[in-house]
Formats: sequence, C-alpha cells, structure tokens
Amino acid sequence: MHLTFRPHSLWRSGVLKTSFRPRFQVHSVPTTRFISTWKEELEEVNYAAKAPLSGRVHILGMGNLGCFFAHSLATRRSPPPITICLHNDYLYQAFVRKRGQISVSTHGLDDVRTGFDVETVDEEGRWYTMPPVDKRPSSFNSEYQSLPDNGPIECLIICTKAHHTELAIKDISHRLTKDSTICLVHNGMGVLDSINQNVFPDPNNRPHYIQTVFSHGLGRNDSFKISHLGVGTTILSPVGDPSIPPTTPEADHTWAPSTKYLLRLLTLTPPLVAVADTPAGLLQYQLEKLAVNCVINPLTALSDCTNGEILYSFSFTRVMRLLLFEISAVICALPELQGIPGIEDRFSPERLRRLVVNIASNTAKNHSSMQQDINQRRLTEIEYFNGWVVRRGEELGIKCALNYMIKHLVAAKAATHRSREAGAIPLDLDNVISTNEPPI
Ligand SMILES: CC(C)(CO)[C@@H](O)C(=O)[O-]
Repeated sequence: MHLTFRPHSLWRSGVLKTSFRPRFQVHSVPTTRFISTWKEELEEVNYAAKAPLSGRVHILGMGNLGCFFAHSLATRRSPPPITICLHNDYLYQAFVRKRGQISVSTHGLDDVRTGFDVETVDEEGRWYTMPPVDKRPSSFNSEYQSLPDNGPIECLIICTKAHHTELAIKDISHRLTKDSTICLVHNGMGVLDSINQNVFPDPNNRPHYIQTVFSHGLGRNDSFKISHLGVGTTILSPVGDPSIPPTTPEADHTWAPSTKYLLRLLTLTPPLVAVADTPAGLLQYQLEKLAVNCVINPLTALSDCTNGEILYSFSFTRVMRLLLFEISAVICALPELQGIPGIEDRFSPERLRRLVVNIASNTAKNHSSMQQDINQRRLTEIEYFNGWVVRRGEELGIKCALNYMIKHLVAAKAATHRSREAGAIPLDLDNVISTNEPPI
C-alpha cells in the first residue's frame, strides 16, 4: 500500500511521549520513505508553494558538528545540493588542500564524501561562490571569482558554538528572509532570544527556526576530518510563535515550506538519527542537557580532568548536588513549562543527578568541550549554561549563588590564562594612582 508522506509522519511513535496532545497524528510510515530522494521531499513541499524552493542547504560553522551534518547529508542515496560557508581564507585553503573532502571515521574506518559547493566571504562581508575544487585557485582572489553571491538562503544549518552563533548569523543576515529556515545546533540556552533581539528584532521579517538537541559523540582528527565516537540522536523541533506557549498545540500549516523541507530532509538522513518533537518536548530535552552541561563542563574545566574523574570524589559529589538543587528549582519554576504534568519529577535534583552520573560514566574518558575550550584558550559557553540558570533564577526570584560562583570561577580561570600568556604584570592596586591625588 502506498501512503503519501505528510509532515505528521515525521512525528514518529516513541518520540511523542509528552503528556499533551501532539500537533500531528502518528501514522505508520512506509519504509520506502526512508530512502526517498531529496527531490521527492522537495516536490511534496513545493506542491502548493507560491515560490518553489531549490532545495539547497547551506551549512555555517565547519567544526565537528558542521562536518557531521554536511557528511551525513552527503551520505544520502541522493544528496541535496549542499553549500558549506567558510568564513575565512585560511579555512578555504585547508578545504582545498583536503581536495574538497569531508571525512568521518567510525570504528577506525574513514568514510570520505565530496561534492560540496563552497562559499567564502571577503573582508567587506560579501559572499562568493567558489569554482569547483579541482578548478579553483589556491587562495581567495576576487578576480577569479564570480560576482558576489548575495542570493537568499533557503535553509541554513548553523553549527557554531553558542557564543559565536549570533555574530555568525549577523554576518549572513542580509541573505536570510522571512521565508528562510535556520536550524540552530549548539549547546546551552538563550541564544535564540539574543538573535531575535539583536539580529531580527522585527517579528514580521524574521526567518523561521528549528532548534535541536544533539547527543552524538564526535571528536576532531584534523580539519574536515572527524570521528563519530558514540551514536546519539538529533532531536529537532520547529520554533513556534513566541507569543504562544510551547505547550499549545499548533497547526501544521503555520510551518514555512523551507521548515517542512529541512525537517523532512534531516529526519530522513540516517546517520543523524534525527527525530522531530514538539516545542515543549524539545525544551525538556534542552533543559536536561543544560543540567548535564552545567555540572560536567565547569567541574571538568576547573579541575582539568576527564568526565569520569568527577565521579570518584566525595567533594565533587557535594558540589554536584548543590548545583543541581538550584538548577532544579529554576527549571521547575519556568513559566514556559507550567501545565506540563510530571515536570517536578523529571527535573527533581535526584533525577538530574542520575542523568549527570550516567552521562559522566558513559563518556568517562572524554574531555568535555569546556575543558578543551579552557585549555585551548577559547571562549567558553559558561554564559549559556550556568549563566543562563543564574539569569532565569534572578527573574524568578531564585538566588543561584553556587551557579553564580561556578560561572565566575570558570571566567576567572580563563582570565588567568589570558593574562599569564599576555605576560601581564599583576596590578598592585595599593599603588595605582587613579586621580591626581598623591598616593595614601
Ligand atoms: C557530554 C558532555 C557534557 C561532556 O562530554 C558534552 O555535552 C560536552 O562536552 O559538552
């Protein structure tokens, strides 16, 4: 029997375990759909569309996540057109040296994919489509390029770290329209609010968004060469109208064609293990991941240890419990979760502790992203983890003194590294003359 694929079939059984009515019925999905071509997916979306989509997907941020998304899409039986956006010449040259290949290694076996289109940006912020990798000059030279390609972007997957996402979107915002869809793949909370506030303040001219919770384990071997260390999932949800609480069932027809297309494409790309969920369902996964990140990341970064090492000390256990008491209190008080039954159990300090312990022991030998960021002198995502808990706590009248302290300890550790490396001379405040008055 042939069943026509409809958006509601994205909502696979097992995902919709949320306690409110799902927006879509769960239908049995014929297995042949899982090997549909991107053109078939596009045709279904374009069927009733006023302006048909081309189906091209742009990916910005070619770290581990960006490589994994680009590679996964390229493994499809019929890959969609994929453009990777490289924001500097250094990255572009590295990609040329790699002969335009992205490689993902699983259990030591490399799978290499090619066929990616590339855009780079010049100092004035103009994006250029580069010639195919075998015909391209070795470095960026606008003489060899076609005219700046300022064409609109239909679907953008943005894989930069939380603290770079707003700036990265700002740089490309002139190419994003109210018909575009941005899929945000980052850790932490609060990024979308600042994008809306600072990049797209007009709600009527804003692109659509898909938010994600990504739990695959990835490691970096080289530029454009990563390892898939542990199979996880990619939970996706379109972001609804912010004035409507996430728990309100919303009609399918409010989704833009680019949102439907991108959701369909990602959920039918096997390596991503992607499932679509409701906004309220996704928010709960985001908050669970936040609780894990608020404990494992700063503790491993401050103590410069692996994830597993925080499990074998009474002192770490005490800190973990105290942090989780505050995190649990803030999450359970969030207005956006009110009305969802079972929140107090799902986000109780004890359940969050078990989650943290599970993840720390499953990734015992790994170094958390924050520990690596601190050691490699990169910005950390602490503002989007414990910083977010503190800010939301303040709004709700819940004091989060321990999360506040942790946030500042991480910031202080990063600052110490920076000043040591800059050879800064510590200030002797007693002898600093800040006015014309003589020293006391
Ligand atoms: C699981 C996790 C907390 C630590 O490896 C990971 O999300 C990270 O590194 O951020």
